[in-house]
Amino acid sequence: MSALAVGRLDVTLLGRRVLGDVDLAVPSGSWVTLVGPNGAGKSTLLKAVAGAVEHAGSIGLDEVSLDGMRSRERARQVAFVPQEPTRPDGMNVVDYVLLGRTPYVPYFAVESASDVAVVEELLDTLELRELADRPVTSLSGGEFQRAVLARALAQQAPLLLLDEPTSSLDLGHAQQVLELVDELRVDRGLTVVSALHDLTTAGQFADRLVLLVDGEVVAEGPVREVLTEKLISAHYGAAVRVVHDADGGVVVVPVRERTARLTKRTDGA
Ligand SMILES: Nc1ncnc2c1ncn2[C@@H]1O[C@H](COP(=O)(O)OP(=O)(O)OP(=O)(O)O)[C@@H](O)[C@H]1O
Repeated sequence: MSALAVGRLDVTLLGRRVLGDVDLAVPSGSWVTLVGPNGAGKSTLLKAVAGAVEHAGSIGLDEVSLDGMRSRERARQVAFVPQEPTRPDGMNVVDYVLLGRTPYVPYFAVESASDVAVVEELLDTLELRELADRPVTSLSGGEFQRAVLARALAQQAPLLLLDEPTSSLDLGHAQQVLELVDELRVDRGLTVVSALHDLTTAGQFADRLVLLVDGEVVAEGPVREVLTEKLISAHYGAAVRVVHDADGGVVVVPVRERTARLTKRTDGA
């Protein structure tokens, strides 16, 4: 199990500060989800932890700086599912998932039988078996998203970063994928940091939520403390009702301001 500690993270892109002084503590084996409106900095934060964007501040895993690591070592520690992964031309699904084993393959060697076994298992788990020989460029959005997750899980890193991992998945596959991640978290002690737009889903799977707005953390804590009508309407400009169900879950329901709409229509008639 590995704990993530981000301290005073600052990112400036094209001369604009998009993350300012962000602190984030993710206990070992827990799941923290970043929420916030478009452009808040969720992806940038995940990319910084993955080592994909220049930043100031510290990023440590079990008190070891990730920034001090070589990329191969970092890839054994951190697996990242980006929001918009590229699809390599001419590569089939099995080879794409095998890329996740690259940090374990010695230089000038090929994948071992155990690397192949890890990939084979993931092809089954993520229902990719029948697509194994298909070029990744030919997959539907949801099929490719499952392949991207398989590639990340093949890395067997203790920290998993997921940027909108279910955006292209239907409801069933979305639940299945998030349940799988949660199972791995419980069984193997994975630490998970994700960014999700669907606030109800975010609340179902995370231990804690972090609300980012304009590159700063404006609220952080257990789901019930962050998913409030007040915070959501203030920072998303959205009209919602927050319902607490009997199991302790939080459901965020968008509502239309019906009275105003009806009045307008009547006026116009
Ligand atoms: N490569 C880049 N160059 C310049 N600005 C960028 C770059 N990448 C992101 N930004 C800007 O940084 C800010 C944060 O973007 P980011 O993608 O992290 O937000 P987000 O919270 O993930 O948004 P979304 O919910 O829309 O995916 C945005 O204003 C965005 O325009």
